[in-house]
Amino acid sequence: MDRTFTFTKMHGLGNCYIYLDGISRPLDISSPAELSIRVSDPYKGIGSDGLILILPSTRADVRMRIFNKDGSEAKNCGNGLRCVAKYAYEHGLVDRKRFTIETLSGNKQAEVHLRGEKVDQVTVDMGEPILERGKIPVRGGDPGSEVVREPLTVDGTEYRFTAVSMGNPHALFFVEDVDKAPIRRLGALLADTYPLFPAGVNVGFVHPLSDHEADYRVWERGSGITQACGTGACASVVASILELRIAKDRPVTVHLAGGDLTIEWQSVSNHVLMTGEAETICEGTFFAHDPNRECSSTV
Ligand SMILES: N[C@H](CCC[C@H](N)C(=O)O)C(=O)O
Repeated sequence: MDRTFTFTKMHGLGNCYIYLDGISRPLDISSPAELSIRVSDPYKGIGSDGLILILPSTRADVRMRIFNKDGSEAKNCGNGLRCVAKYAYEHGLVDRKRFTIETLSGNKQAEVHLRGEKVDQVTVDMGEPILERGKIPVRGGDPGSEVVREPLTVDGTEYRFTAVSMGNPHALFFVEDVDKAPIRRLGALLADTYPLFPAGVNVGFVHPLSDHEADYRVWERGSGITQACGTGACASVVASILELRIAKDRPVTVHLAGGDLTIEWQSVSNHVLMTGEAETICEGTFFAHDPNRECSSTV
């Protein structure tokens, strides 16, 4: 039987997802992973970096579940959080500008900033970065140690990376020019099945431009190269501070392919704040044809 889903396509700096509202109406989805693969397909689906479900929560005001293009579920998504916050406020799912969003990596505090009646920018408290090797996770070594400028040799070339989790794992490589970084080579190799990263890893390339500005590009676990990655932008600032390239407690402008985010790692709370845009692209109805349906044939 064909199913239909009312969807909203949104993006944060070009990192776009298909959003299904499971608060305004119940969702009957047997496999969100399978649906993410289908809606993400640019030819047979809608085209996106994945699927995000907006759901009721008993722990926060709303709940976000995020699935990558390959159907894998992630524990956090910065661009997704900003868009969920925009959707929730504009659709009356919440009745105030500051509220909480439940994720698999805990509750995140969001604050929407309006332009007229619409949400223009959103600030999300992304919580504390996770720096312990065993929790990121990165295999080998002392599980309680940090992973800062660790050597990694690939096909005879030595690289160095710093690893940070924002609820999801990131490996950050510092380069002199993000447009010349080996994003396809290292991204394809490391992101999903490389033994060093037992849960996979989002592969980021950072070029610090000053003590308050950096370029960043990313190959995402489960989705490949995207226009932007909010958790990755947070991780890039944390890694820059761990590598003593910039200081804490000051807003850093991170330039991603799709636009800019403002990130700040605050000493007092040890939390990372992220501020940036969230945009609605379109709304529509997705016809999820049953892949097992009998093809009708007339003779
Ligand atoms: N691919 C990521 C999830 C999406 C994160 C990204 N789109 C963001 O905005 O943070 C992972 O598997 O951890």
